[in-house]
Amino acid sequence: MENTHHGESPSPDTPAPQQKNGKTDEQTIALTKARLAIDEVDAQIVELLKTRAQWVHEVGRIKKADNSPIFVPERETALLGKLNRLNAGVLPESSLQAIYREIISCSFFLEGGLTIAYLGPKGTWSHQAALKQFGKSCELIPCQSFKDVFDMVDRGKAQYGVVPIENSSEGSVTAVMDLFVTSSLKICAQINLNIRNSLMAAIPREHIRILYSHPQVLGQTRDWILRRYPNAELVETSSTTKASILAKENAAMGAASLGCPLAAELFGLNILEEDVQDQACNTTRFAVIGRQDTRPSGRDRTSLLIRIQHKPGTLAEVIDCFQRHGINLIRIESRPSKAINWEYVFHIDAVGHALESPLRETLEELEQHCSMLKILGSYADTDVV
Ligand SMILES: O=C(O)C(=O)C[C@]1(C(=O)O)C=C[C@@H](O)C=C1
Repeated sequence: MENTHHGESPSPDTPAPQQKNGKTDEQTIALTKARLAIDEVDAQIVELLKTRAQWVHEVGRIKKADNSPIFVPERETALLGKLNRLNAGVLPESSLQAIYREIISCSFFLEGGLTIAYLGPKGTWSHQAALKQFGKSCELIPCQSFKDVFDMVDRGKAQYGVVPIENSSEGSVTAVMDLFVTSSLKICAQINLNIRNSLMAAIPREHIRILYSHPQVLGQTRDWILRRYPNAELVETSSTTKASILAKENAAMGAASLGCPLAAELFGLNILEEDVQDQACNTTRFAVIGRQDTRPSGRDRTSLLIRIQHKPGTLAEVIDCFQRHGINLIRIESRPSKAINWEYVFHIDAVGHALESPLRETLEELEQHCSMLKILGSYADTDVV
């Protein structure tokens, strides 16, 4: 150190001697000390992570013996809940969760690895949701359609798939809901993702004539489009990433895209405006689909698919069944059965786990009123940030 100042603080009227980097000797010493302490803590963290990895290996070995799944959502819900309580709000909850998501992602790798299918290409909101749930140590496979995501899991090419079910402003993703009618796959977990769409283009905003996006995002930004680009041609694409590819290719025609800002980086576009969605807390609920049943977490939701007879009062009997058992219905939607014209199936989400009272008894009773009752899955209804 060049400066000869030792120990005592300078009096208020004597300016503290400054070093070249703009810090006093005391500040430099304090900074060095703090960084040494951080180094020490980091060394301990790595040692603890190594010990954790040994235990994860052990868990993996036990699971392999009875062929039980690597991904155990209910255990993760319990673990993350416990960590939040230990943290007591000191670290931002979302930061702690993101750190642990990557630690758990590393566990998947240590236990043999996971393959996850999602609607691609890279850079879609489904890609973001898959990363949020499964982290960077899993193999993520982009698919061309929601049907392909279901097929990949069905054929065992991926252990899990990530598909959007509903958006807080646009409602259900009907193409996905309809796939559940014929599929035997289960909903094992849900992912809530805050959807913050951006306007992206390779041209200045005043040259924009065409807006590309997925129909869901065009719906989420409807009012914004009417205000800002009332005369633009709106073109629907199979994904938001495809929209950004087309915005780049057709820049000379005045093309821009709406969607996940990650696409701008991937395809050389500029982000012209952020947060263009009409609803500030625009959120999409994604489902993790797979073959396993998830055990109760204490805060569960159950998704059901029912078909009822065309008789007066049948739907009222179904609703009454939930009411008598004191079960809160979160969502009820009808969709064409696609088997017979004007016949419908109902998608119902209820609070509780199918294996636990009072939902267990409700479902037993409900069977008498339905010509078909399919439990799509019981899973933690946590709003993981
Ligand atoms: O407890 C398990 O079953 C594990 O495999 C460990 C672990 C973890 O890293 O904590 C990893 C994956 C599971 O989804 C849940 C927890």
